[in-house]
Amino acid sequence: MSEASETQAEIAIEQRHVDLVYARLDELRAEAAAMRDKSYEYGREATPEALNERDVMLNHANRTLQSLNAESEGLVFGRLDLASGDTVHIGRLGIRDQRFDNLLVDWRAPLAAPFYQATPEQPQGVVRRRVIRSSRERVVDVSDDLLDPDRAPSDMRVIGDGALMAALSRSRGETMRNIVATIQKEQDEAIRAPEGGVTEITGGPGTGKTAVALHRAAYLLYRDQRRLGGPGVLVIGPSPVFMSYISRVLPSMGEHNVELRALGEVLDGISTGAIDDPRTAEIKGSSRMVKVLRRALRLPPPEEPGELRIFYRGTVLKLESDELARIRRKLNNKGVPPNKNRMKAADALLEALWQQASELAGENFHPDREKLITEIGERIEFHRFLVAWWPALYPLQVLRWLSDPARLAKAARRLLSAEEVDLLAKAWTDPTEWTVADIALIDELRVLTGPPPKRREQPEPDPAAEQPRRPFNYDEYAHVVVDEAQDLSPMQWRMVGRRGKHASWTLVGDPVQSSWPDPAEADTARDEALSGQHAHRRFTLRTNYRNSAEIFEVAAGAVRDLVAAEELPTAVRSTGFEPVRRQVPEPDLVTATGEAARELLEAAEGTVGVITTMARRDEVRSWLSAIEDPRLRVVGSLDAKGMEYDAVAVVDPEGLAAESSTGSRALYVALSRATHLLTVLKPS
Ligand SMILES: Nc1ncnc2c1ncn2[C@@H]1O[C@H](COP(=O)(O)OP(=O)(O)OP(=O)(O)O)[C@@H](O)[C@H]1O
Repeated sequence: MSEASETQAEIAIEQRHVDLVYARLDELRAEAAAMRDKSYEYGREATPEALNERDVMLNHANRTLQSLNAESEGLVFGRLDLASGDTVHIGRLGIRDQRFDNLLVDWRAPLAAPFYQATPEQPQGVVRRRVIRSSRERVVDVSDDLLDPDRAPSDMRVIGDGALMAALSRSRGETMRNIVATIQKEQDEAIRAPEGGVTEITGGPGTGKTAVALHRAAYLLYRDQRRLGGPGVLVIGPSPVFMSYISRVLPSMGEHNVELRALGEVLDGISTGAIDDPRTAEIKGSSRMVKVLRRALRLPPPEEPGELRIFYRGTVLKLESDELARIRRKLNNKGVPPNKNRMKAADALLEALWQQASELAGENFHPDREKLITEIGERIEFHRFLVAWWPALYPLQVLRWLSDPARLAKAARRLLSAEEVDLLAKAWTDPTEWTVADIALIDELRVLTGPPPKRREQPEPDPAAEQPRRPFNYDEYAHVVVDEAQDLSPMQWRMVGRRGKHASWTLVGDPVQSSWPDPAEADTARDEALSGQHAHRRFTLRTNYRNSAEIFEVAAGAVRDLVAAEELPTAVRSTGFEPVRRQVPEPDLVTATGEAARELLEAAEGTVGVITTMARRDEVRSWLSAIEDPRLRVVGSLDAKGMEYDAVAVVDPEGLAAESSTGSRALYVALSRATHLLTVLKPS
């Protein structure tokens, strides 16, 4: 038999099994839909027990339908032929036939572990491992590894030469795909690590950290749906563009109970992708800001009334600014969040008025403490004063007040330099534009101010409207995954730490790609955020699956002087396409960028990224506005974090490094985004 017809014969064998799986899937869908319909009938009997039973049934039916309806592409993707003579098919779900025998084993089940763990040195009872590639419900290819030739039956056919290389050579689409069919052993160990405590996964660009983190989330949910499913899993990533890029991976595996949020979207009710210039971001992210904000809350409000005058039973009672300042200091010293201290503020003012009244008592004036406090405390003028003197504080407004350099300088005394104060005050003058770095400060203020009183004009929730899945600013997640963890500022660690006070954690990152200038400061903040965690396990991924060896050689050149060789991964795939480097006179950069983008769009099947400095991003976008190809993306260096494109043009590499506070590390990130083709345009 020729090689081609051997492959066809094996494809036909797999197709028969895949057909069985899909037929059974249809039956299971029909059963789940019938269960859902039946649960509605239960609900009609409106007794509490019936309603409870209905909810349980409905929930179960909906969950089953949701997982059965996950994208059907690649439902069956693997097969193990065991030394015992048994075969096991592996897929994105577990499916049993009517006799309860396994038709398909979920990739996360212990029975599937050898699919990822077995090697020729330790075959774990596996003779042949097969990856099955399908297009919709049709098997199009199989690819085998023979792990234990000595125990293979003489008629066993071994097809193809490696599913991983085939998967890596394929062009990339708009969004990241799941990698269940080709997870590698070192990745699988991190995915299946125990849940508790902190699991830290490090590795260079393209080593699959993001893919591993997402597959780990799916694995943990599968293993402990009850513990993790309710409070949920939170995945934090660098930018909205990145979150959208990874958004399909978990749903494609049938997992919907995971919340993806970029760092600018962690807080409910406010979301931003805007980024500060590096210097400002550095100040906003520094842990010095905790003290600055604490002090800012102790300052009187900008429109503070200078004195309190009350006419009481023919006598004028007056608290002057010194006395008011003393009362404020005393209240502040209690360390209670100001919004929780409003009653105490009223009491302290009334007490001071009483003190004065008692000193003024004489023949015609006999004040009584209880009466004075009740009477004045009920007066509208007293309330007006209180609202102006000790107003309810809202984080956005507190931050906006700090756009006054004099006010900010007071809060920042001996903490920030005059230049830093100027930069921050300027950054906060625009009343509409909040940045990603501000979100962590707003969250800090949310905690420091305490909850403001509910505004009366707040509309009642509409009972007919779909209720949000979680309460406002929910922070009781059971597991938190932080991607690109090396980039979190100390203030961001504090914000993220609040989201997982009782959670277990998966942190993925690469210190070499860090864009935070003071890693020691960020590490301290991280350790504090995770201080309740005991177990700490580390995994290092060493193989770069994204870049061709030719591209990674150029990328690694950017940081070779800065880091030890063992901190850089090994790229396994060679394509023969050398990166192109062009020196371009600055005036010709517009034309050269257009040319490079067109060439790459022509040569690459998938996406093309043009990566430049944050400062030039809009300018370069305008240069390329005439190109209408939807595969083209123009991004600044920070937006490129975590992203991947088939082909990349890096425009102005030196400018890109110079702009970032971490210099050539930022360039290393940009140069390591391409899978197939790279062009570098250097203005001269
Ligand atoms: N085992 C695998 N099989 C197939 N593709 C893989 C595998 N591991 C990683 N990849 C692919 O390699 C690319 C890089 O993976 P990923 O983005 O997760 O890397 P990363 O370590 O997070 O990179 P970076 O640090 O640069 O953001 C992705 O396209 C991913 O699908």
